[in-house]
Amino acid sequence: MSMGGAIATMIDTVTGTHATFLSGPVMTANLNINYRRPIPLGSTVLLESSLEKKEGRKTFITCRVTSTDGSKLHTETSALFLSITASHLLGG
Ligand SMILES: CCCCC/C=C\C/C=C\C/C=C\C/C=C\CCCC(=O)SCCNC(=O)CCNC(=O)[C@H](O)C(C)(C)COP(=O)(O)OP(=O)(O)OC[C@H]1O[C@@H](n2cnc3c(N)ncnc32)[C@H](O)[C@@H]1OP(=O)(O)O
Repeated sequence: MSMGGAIATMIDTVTGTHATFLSGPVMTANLNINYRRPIPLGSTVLLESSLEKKEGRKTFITCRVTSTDGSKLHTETSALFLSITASHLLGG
């Protein structure tokens, strides 16, 4: 089985890239993952990231991890990204 943290990294990377594409520089403020079915080691999965809404500096993204044919739902996620200035990203 794949570790929950490894799955979270995959989701954070995909949704973070999506949010960056939509909103520019962002940081993950909240990542809420429901693990529904285990992911067998070595399997290939599909990550589908969707914009839920944008409100000011907030970008809300949802993400589903499924089997490649979409028949088995592994995880459901809602994530919040906050737009930041470049200096915040560098610790300023
Ligand atoms: C780290 C460098 C990464 C570089 C990556 C480079 C390449 C990687 C390649 C591919 C990946 C591509 C893209 C990846 C893109 C993004 C990934 C993100 C980087 C991270 O993964 S980084 C690690 C985890 N991340 C943190 O380490 C964040 C720690 N944190 C903070 O730095 C602050 O917390 C911050 C900036 C998040 C907000 O701080 P802030 O001062 O700017 O804003 P403030 O607190 O005033 O909140 C304003 C409004 O948001 C609401 N709000 C805030 N937080 C909320 C929460 N958690 N839940 C619900 N609402 C929340 C407030 O309630 C208020 O709402 P309202 O305005 O309505 O009152």
